[in-house]
Amino acid sequence: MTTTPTAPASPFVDLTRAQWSALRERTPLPLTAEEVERLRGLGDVIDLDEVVDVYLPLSRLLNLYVAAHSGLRGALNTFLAGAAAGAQPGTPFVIGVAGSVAVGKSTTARLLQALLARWPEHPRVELVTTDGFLLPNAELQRRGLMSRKGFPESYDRRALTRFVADVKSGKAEVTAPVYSHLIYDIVPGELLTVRRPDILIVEGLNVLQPALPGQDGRTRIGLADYFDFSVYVDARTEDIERWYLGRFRKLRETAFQNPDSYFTKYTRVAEDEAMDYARMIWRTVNQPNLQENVLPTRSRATLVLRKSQDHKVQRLSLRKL
Ligand SMILES: Nc1ncnc2c1ncn2[C@@H]1O[C@H](COP(=O)(O)OP(=O)(O)O)[C@@H](O)[C@H]1O
Ligand SMILES: CC(C)(COP(=O)(O)O)[C@@H](O)C(=O)NCCC(=O)O
Repeated sequence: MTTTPTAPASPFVDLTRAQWSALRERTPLPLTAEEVERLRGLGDVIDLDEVVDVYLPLSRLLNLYVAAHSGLRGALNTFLAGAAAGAQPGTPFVIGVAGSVAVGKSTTARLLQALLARWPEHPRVELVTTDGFLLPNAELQRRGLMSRKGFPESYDRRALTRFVADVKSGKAEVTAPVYSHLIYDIVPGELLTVRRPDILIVEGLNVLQPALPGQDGRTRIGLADYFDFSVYVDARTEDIERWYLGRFRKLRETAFQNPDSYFTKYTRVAEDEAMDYARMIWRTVNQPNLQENVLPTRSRATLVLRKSQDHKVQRLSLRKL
């Protein structure tokens, strides 16, 4: 007797783009093609079809999760009703967005922010990128970490975790430092203030990293422990490298032309030389960081969006509950 091989058990439900897009139901499209264009990152390919097929079902799923989360809060408050502390007010629903440099995380995060803010139940959606918690260049230089920018040790991880913990605790006002790609450094004196949003999106390379053990060897609370949902934006490493190089070439024609740009020197050398530099940065910094630190966190996400070579999401894996 022959037996049909069964797929190995997995904590995820795997869906094709077509299966996923059918789950949109009646979620309306609240963005115009022009608005989508404005949210699109340099080099990313995203259009209304992508928003309708991929992001509207995700917006619907997240709306259901946020509602379920307030239901749970009701359960907690029923339980706490007799306690001295009494019922607790709600705290923001926190979403992490992870993935490699140049995979298009920021477009995903900005689209989610715009779509989620159109739901009347949660209009206040704030977005914070973790680059604000990179150590300033002077400190990276002091620690010999200038060529490790984006690796976990290049961040002030304690301040980043504190920031999300404060937001999640319901603190009225929480501030974060700001990073500029133009000067390639933290902007001195600039702060971003988050005031009790309904939803906080935290986007960055390492947001799903588990916490390092403390000096006493004990496990600490990590950033991801505060997430109510997380998305990992995934693609083949060869595709991401091509997107990184393509974006560098475009930035050389645009942002790098600004004389204040850290990379302006690459507009004054031949394109081949500039691209050799970009390839070197990819091979020695961003690719090793992807392999060693970012990719190993993929299976910690609630949802994995798998892009094909044209940047379109073709497969999705959603964590079972
Ligand atoms: N050197 C740079 N100068 C200006 N903008 C940049 C530079 N590098 C990256 N960016 C922009 O910063 C944003 C974040 O990029 P990145 O961290 O690679 O994440 P992702 O591509 O996954 O969104 C993107 O919108 C990208 O276009
Ligand atoms: C600023 C970044 C580390 C990304 O930071 P994130 O917001 O993911 O924390 C990255 O975009 C970067 O600039 N990496 C350094 C190597 C490079 O120039 O590509």
